[in-house]
Amino acid sequence: MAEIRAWLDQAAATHRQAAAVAGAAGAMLDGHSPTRRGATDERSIREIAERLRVAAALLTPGWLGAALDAVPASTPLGITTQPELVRIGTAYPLDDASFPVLAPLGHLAFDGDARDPRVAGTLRAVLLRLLATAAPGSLLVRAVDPAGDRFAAFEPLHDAGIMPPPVTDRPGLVALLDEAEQWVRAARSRPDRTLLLAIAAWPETTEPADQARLAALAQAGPAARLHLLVGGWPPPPLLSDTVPGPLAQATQVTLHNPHVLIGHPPGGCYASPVPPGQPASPGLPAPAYLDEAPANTLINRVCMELASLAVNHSRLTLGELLPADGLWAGDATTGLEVVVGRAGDAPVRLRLAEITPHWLIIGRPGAGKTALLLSVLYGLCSRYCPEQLRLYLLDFTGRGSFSDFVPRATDPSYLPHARAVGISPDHADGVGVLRGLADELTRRQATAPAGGALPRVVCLIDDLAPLLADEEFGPEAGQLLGTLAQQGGAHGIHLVLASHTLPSAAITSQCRVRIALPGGGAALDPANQAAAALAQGTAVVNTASGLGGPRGATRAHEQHVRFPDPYADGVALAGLRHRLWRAGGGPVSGEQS
Ligand SMILES: Nc1ncnc2c1ncn2[C@@H]1O[C@H](COP(=O)(O)OP(=O)(O)OP(=O)(O)O)[C@@H](O)[C@H]1O
Repeated sequence: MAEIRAWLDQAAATHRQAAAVAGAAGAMLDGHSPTRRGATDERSIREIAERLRVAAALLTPGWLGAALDAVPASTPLGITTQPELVRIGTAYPLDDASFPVLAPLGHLAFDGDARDPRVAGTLRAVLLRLLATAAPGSLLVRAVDPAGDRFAAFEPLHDAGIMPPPVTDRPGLVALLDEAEQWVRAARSRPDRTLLLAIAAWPETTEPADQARLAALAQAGPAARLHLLVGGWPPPPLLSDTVPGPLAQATQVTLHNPHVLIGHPPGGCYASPVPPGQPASPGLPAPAYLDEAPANTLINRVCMELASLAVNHSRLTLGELLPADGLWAGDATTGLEVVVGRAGDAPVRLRLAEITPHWLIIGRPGAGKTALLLSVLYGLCSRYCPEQLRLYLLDFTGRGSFSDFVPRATDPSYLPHARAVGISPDHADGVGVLRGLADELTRRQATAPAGGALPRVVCLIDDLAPLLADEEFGPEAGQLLGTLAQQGGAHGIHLVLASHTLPSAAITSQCRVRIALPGGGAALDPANQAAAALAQGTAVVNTASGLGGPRGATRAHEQHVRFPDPYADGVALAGLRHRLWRAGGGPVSGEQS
């Protein structure tokens, strides 16, 4: 009994260290009557197990410790940014006495991998607990799963920027180790976010060097808010010549049949000191059973809610990107500049100027190309007056992307900067506008010095692919756009091209600014995977023609940005349009907008 008393004291001490709320548990255990100390009867064990249950409920509230087969639907999501403990199973000091087993974060290592359903189940349970507890935007998950389907129920998180699809092979594992090392190096720059790396099993060709990197990450991890859940640690001898030691700062779970042994938690010990020469206790002196996998329907429901919370949390409004110094305060002499979104909280500005004369935006249908074009368009028109900026808006989507910019019976406003607004996807008209721009280029080349004080011309095209695919007009459009791309920048003529496929090199080679939306990885160099698994409303903005960079290096030319959905606030958008219209001379006097 003295041993059980000792490990209870140790458990309480570990909890006290690990959790800010441990005072409650400590007080309860301290309140255990001294006259009962040393009691060996089962009643006392039951009583202590009951006290541990109460302590666990305090230390792991809500999703962190609830029985997952019976969590009330009202249990709130996203309550904290940094949980210290998570429930992993249940210990049975007696057949009919039990208490929850909590593991500190830390890391968690299982000596078997996720081929053992108990490991797969607990990994899913712990992932769900931590995801459901984390405040929106505070937890990112990366997973390795050679089988490919063990985290399938978490799929709603893929597009929400929380958890991309798990990697299944060694190159994927290596990329995640790179990312985790980068995370540790940059830890100080984001003290409020945590990265969780879950390894269900080692991919087949994993090398000992990869495992050595993981061991180093385990050492550095918790201080940098990196936590590891590792199935298959220590790795099987076949994978490694020298068997790696225990994973630093991890609670080690050893699989027996049918129970498991919970190793001593990092920095703590469940047993009283043993006299020299006697074997040290291997861990919690009670058989434990790991938590079973939560139902897929539960995981799915929670993940869908988390995805929508994340999208709402990171939602930007167009107003947040517009210039604060009033309408038309910009000077376009050396180029145009516009805020396209935010990276973290920092505004991301892009230029249409000599070094970055044209932009290319690629994204799958529905990725947000029109939304991004509209916020660029409103940004430009708010910053520069019509004397400095002329716009040509061409729309081949068939959905009237720019139809708000021409006067209608219900709304007579128009955009004072616009020289042409294509409202039907007429390819002949589109080519006509491009011919006009090519003529303008020729005139500028003949009469104006490069860069001069002529108004900047910006041609926005949404979506370029149908025009280029047109048998009759595509070739000429391609040739005109190629000329404008090659020569226009030096004469103040700029292209902002959105497409769902990559246009020809003649057009794209001059587009140094590449913006990849979801499904738009083609905007980047084939070796640059930065755009994999982008969430709606986010983009990778690259100002070096899509090139990546050395692995792990900070890429100053590439940023992950959030951009607004202008459709989300039609009233504000109409207000801004009318402001621009009024500033540009309309409505005619006496008319109200
Ligand atoms: N920043 C954003 N955040 C959240 N939702 C967005 C964002 N931008 C666009 N959306 C939504 O995504 C949907 C598609 O947007 P949009 O029409 O701009 O895509 P698209 O790429 O132009 O599509 P298509 O190729 O079909 O023309 C819209 O319902 C829009 O409201």
